[in-house]
Amino acid sequence: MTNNLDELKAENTLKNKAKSSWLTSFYVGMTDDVFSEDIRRVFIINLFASVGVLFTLPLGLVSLFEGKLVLGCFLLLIALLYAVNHIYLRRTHNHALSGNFVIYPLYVLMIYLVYTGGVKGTGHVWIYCVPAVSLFLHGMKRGLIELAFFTLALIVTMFFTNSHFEEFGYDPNLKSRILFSFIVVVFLSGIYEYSMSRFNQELKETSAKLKLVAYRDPVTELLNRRGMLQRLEASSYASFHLLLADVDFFKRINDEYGHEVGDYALVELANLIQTSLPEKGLASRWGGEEFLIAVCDCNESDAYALAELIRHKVEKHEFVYLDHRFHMTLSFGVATMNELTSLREAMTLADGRLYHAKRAGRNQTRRN
Ligand SMILES: Nc1nc2c(ncn2[C@@H]2O[C@H](COP(=O)(O)OP(=O)(O)OP(=O)(O)O)[C@@H](O)[C@H]2O)c(=O)[nH]1
Repeated sequence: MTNNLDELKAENTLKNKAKSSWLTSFYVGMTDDVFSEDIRRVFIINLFASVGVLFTLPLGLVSLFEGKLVLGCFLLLIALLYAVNHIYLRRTHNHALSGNFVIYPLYVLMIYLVYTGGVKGTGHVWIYCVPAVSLFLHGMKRGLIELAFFTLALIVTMFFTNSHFEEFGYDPNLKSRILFSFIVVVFLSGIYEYSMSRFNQELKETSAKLKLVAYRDPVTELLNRRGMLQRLEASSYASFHLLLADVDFFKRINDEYGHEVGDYALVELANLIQTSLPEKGLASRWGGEEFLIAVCDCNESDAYALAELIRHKVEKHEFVYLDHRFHMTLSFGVATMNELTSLREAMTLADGRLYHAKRAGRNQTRRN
């Protein structure tokens, strides 16, 4: 049992080390569930903002150097906004507002670039990054609505204003080509975003199913040993009590009535335990006919009293399966995990006390 605890701890330490620091930086530390839409958005906002700074900062400096004061200041302002945005996101995790800080200045910058022509008339070449970012950040519905408005703004800017676009001597057909190719990119980005979100949804469902299989016992539906250890190790409580229960002479039930009846008895026991737990109690199937219960926010006497309550409840309960009627009893070992006793030590103590309860005649609770 203690070996298992060590193995699990070692596995967790390795996993934590494997998380690369740059990835954690883009996820702003929220890496628990990488399939969550929120986490995906945080990641994309950070990635986009970083790439944005890398482009707008040098382009802004070049523009200033070439004497394009407004464009240069605009680009530098956006670089600053994106950098501040990362800090804001890191502190608040508010990706909804942060996403707006990324996308709305981007819309304005793109329309401005198309209107002025940007550096040497190349401003329009940047508009193709808009659809992907918009759909990523705001999803299919809102993203497409915003893109429709952006396309409208693009049409108005190119065809109905005195934009500087004409000054660069382009072919008159270029404007309509820009518009059509932009719509094609919107269409392709929409398909990509749709398939990505479906894939992500399926991945989420599969992950939830796998977690259920990995952390739950299929017979009793209680947490299994791995699930219980994970919960205990993740718990913020500095102290809790462990109640380790083992069914007395369980082998006889299997031998006398068959394995199916044995399974039924385990499910019935799990229900009796589960319905006796206080609000913050956790029950698990620790092994074959062993159950581990953890309770907190109570003293040692309360934990002992709970073990005794469950023991009496089980003792009095009549197990009925088809025409089989029988009784069962439990033996308990109780120990406390606190600042002085680690989880591993408390488990060893509970295990030893359970062993003494068995040796002393079974159907009893030992706390020392
Ligand atoms: N039906 C069923 N039996 C199980 C399951 N897991 C373990 N067992 C049985 O549990 C029994 C445990 O037997 P032992 O370890 O000898 O313990 P015991 O008969 O309860 O005796 P004590 O613990 O000494 O009181 C074995 O017969 C296992 O086959 C299960 O999932 N279903």
